[in-house]
Amino acid sequence: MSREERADTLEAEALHVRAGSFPAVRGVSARFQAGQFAAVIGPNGAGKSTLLRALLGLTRPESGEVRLLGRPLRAWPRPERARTLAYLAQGEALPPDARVRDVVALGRGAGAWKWGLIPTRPWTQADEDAVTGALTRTDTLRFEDRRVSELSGGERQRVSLARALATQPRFLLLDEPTNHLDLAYQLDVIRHVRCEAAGGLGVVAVLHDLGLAARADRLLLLHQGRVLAQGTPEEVLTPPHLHAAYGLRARVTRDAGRLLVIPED
Ligand SMILES: Nc1ncnc2c1ncn2[C@@H]1O[C@H](COP(=O)(O)OP(=O)(O)OP(=O)(O)O)[C@@H](O)[C@H]1O
Repeated sequence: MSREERADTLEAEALHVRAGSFPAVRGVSARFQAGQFAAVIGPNGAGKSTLLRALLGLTRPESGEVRLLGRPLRAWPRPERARTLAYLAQGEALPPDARVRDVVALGRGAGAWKWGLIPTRPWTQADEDAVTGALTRTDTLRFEDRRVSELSGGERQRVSLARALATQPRFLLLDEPTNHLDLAYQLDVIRHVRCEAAGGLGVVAVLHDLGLAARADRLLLLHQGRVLAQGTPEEVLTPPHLHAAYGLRARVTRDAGRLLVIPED
């Protein structure tokens, strides 16, 4: 891989990460590419969230390294890192009384000074445009004046996505972004992140639903903290892999070009 290509990657190399005292990630090497939608899958406790937190720099690895755009993550100044890597945490709680546009503006640091999170800085037209762009792309502009408490769970998730996109990151990491959403909203989230990846963003999402994960460009299958398989959905979602990871007998088939995983009782 050339230096130029490597500059568009988020990489884990021989990563070992503890969650508390538990060795949750054990020697994971993976490369995520800008412009691709990657899903991290695996059974409960496989180490997915721990890996995501290490990729974000929220957890320090015991050994191994995370490299963002070819540079070790620990060498990045924190503000620059926060602008390059955006995170949508599992079950993100939004301030209920805040208006949608103000929540999305948090992605640009607006209001964060109130809580002493970052020093204040002048608000610019570029900030305003980034907020409007993120609202537009997530279909939330039409209710930008509504309060968070007036939104459905699916609408709130889109606002969280807009907040993350307003940062204009190179990579967006999402932890179970479709949790607690109905089927239509699950597909809606996936459609939006696919579209962002097609526009050049690197997307890494922890997903439990294998049907949704099959819509990703690349999959990373974890099992007991290790990589069991990685590659295209066709390469990863095979009956032997599913049996090894989930202890599940399943048929994998195609319908209208889509990969379907059908568990057998
Ligand atoms: N603070 C902690 N102390 C001890 N063990 C922990 C801690 N946090 C996580 N673990 C363990 O580390 C392992 C990996 O956890 P992690 O949350 O990364 O898995 P996951 O694949 O995201 O799981 P899930 O799909 O259930 O969310 C699990 O066995 C979990 O019990």
